[in-house]
Amino acid sequence: MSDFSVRLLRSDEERAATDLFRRALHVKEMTDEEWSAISGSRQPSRALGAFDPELIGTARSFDSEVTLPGGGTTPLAAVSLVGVRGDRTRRGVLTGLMRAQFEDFAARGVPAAMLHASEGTIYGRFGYGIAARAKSIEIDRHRARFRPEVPVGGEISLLDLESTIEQWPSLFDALPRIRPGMIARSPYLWPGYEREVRRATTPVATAVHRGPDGVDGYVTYTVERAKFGAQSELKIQSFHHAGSAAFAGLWRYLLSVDLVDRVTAEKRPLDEPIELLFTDPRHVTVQNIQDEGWLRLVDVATMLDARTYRGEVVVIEVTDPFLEHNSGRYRLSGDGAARTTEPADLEVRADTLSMLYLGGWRASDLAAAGRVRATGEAALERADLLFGTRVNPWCGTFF
Ligand SMILES: CC(=O)SCCNC(=O)CCNC(=O)[C@H](O)C(C)(C)COP(=O)(O)OP(=O)(O)OC[C@H]1O[C@@H](n2cnc3c(N)ncnc32)[C@H](O)[C@@H]1OP(=O)(O)O
Repeated sequence: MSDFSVRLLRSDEERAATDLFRRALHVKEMTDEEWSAISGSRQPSRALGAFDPELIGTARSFDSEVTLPGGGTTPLAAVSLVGVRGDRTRRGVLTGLMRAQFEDFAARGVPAAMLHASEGTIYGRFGYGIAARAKSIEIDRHRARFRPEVPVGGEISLLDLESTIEQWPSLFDALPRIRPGMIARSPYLWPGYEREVRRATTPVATAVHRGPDGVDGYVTYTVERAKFGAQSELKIQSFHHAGSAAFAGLWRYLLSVDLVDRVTAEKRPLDEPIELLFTDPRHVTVQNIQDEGWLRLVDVATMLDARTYRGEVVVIEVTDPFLEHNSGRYRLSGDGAARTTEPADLEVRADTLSMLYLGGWRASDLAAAGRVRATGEAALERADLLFGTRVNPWCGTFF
């Protein structure tokens, strides 16, 4: 490990840190205008810098909260803008930043952290695991026909770009976060989203769905066509809803938009039944499945006790090389979770526990891949039921 120290950045150092992050991702530095456009996007006292004595690395977070299996919520640190200067990589700088971040989260009583990873090999060693995955889909709009039993949905009204920007926070906040892994949107996130939609080269529209009790869903999209006569694509930017009427009503609207050949959506929940809306499910193709939310249980005991479980008792032995105090045995049941000395049914590392935690993977599948060790099939069957959730986890917010 090279000689460097990690500390909180002063506000006058944050632009240099943002530029460092952007260069690390091969993105141009911000102009003065771009920097001032996102001045509201930085939560004070959440950006770390590594110095040797020059600034050589950075990592940031936002305060949020996450929905857990069972419907409860817990504070969460949403980690982003992680980067190390190109001439200082592979010397332990990220490791130092991760350690300092976890110490800060623990000191503030934040038991979990989440991030979206630029590469799949970086964060497992720090105890992050793929807790939520997502699919990107494409619909052949000319051939897709709704099945007759699909709900007709409620009323749709359209917002233009300015109204979208103005109403986005209240639209999102008013909807229930219906899946484990969904997070509250910090006010610091909206300026970045605004910047993104303002850069769109075609009109941005939001369709708002109203059911009997008021607004219960919205979808923001653009329609892009390379040139006159070329295929045009309706691209969904964000789609949130509170239930099946809004889900079906918004899809009905999207498929009714004129001058569109295909409809695409990225990072949708894995089990969202879009293809089941249509007479021929093959008119919806899954383009890819990707990791979405990477979760870290910073305080394993607190997090294990915060979610609900189904079925019989399972004792797990957790090994957490990066945050040693989490290592140990935990007894999980419908009554909650507590440390125990009973013999373990399963052995997992901290990153694999993160994968199990929101119900995104079955223990038996993780065991097949060698990531879970179990005393036998019966223990795995109990663990599958215990961690299982009614719907798949999904973060649904990019940060
Ligand atoms: C949430 C987000 O913001 S995601 C964005 C992350 N940032 C980027 O992708 C920008 C480009 N990359 C970078 O800035 C850096 O390479 C980082 C931040 C990914 C890694 O920083 P480093 O300081 O090099 O990491 P560090 O030296 O602490 O590495 C620790 C270990 O992880 C390994 N590692 C780190 N990054 C990678 C990687 N991208 N691929 C494979 N292994 C990696 C190292 O080899 C090292 O392994 P070891 O302990 O066995 O020796």
